[in-house]
Amino acid sequence: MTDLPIILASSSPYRQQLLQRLGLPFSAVAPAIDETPRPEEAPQQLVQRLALEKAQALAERFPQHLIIGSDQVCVRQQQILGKPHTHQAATVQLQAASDQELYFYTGLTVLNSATQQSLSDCVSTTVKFRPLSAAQIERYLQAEQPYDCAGSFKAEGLGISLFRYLRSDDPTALIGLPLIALTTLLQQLGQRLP
Ligand SMILES: C[n+]1cn([C@@H]2O[C@H](COP(=O)(O)OP(=O)(O)OP(=O)(O)O)[C@@H](O)[C@H]2O)c2nc(N)[nH]c(=O)c21
Repeated sequence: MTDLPIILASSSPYRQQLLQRLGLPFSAVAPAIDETPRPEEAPQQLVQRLALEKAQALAERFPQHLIIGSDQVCVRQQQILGKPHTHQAATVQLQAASDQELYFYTGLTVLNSATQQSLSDCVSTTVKFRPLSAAQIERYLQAEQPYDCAGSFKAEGLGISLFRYLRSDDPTALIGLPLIALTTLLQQLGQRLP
């Protein structure tokens, strides 16, 4: 058993809310890394690399900790989409998603900064969107303002009304932090859960 203090290497309020569900004390610290994809990098590789880099970015500052990093991208027709940031970009993302299947990849790393041992995983989620009219997209964005969410929706909120179906091994992966995979990695690294 390690029982090292836990750091969530993330600025995402949604990842913080999800991690709270495991009932483990932790501190959230924003990592500063370059998130630019490499040429020819597959989305599954990209999100696992960035999850590891987010954790490694804090390893020197927190040398005796378990550090959790995560990253998510959305893929539509082989194109990687990130967070929209603006109303206009979110409108474009949802217009492009209308009546389409999109794939979300959520990478996860847990790094023991005392031993440098790290474990990673990637959880995929398929979302099929309903046909969305311009008026429906506008009403949805005004209501939920998901501008800091990859894909431009909040699946745990009104965003679910945009979907025809959702397929995943873990519903928390789409929201930003795959808690089933995280529980497995923490246990493999000897972390006791409540
Ligand atoms: C599909 N979706 C994506 N996100 C958020 O979209 C962001 C993906 O972007 P990111 O993986 O680059 O992380 P971010 O830069 O926000 O934080 P970091 O950990 O400091 O790097 C994450 O914050 C996810 O939580 C979502 N957040 C919510 N609440 N609900 C959703 O359905 C949802």
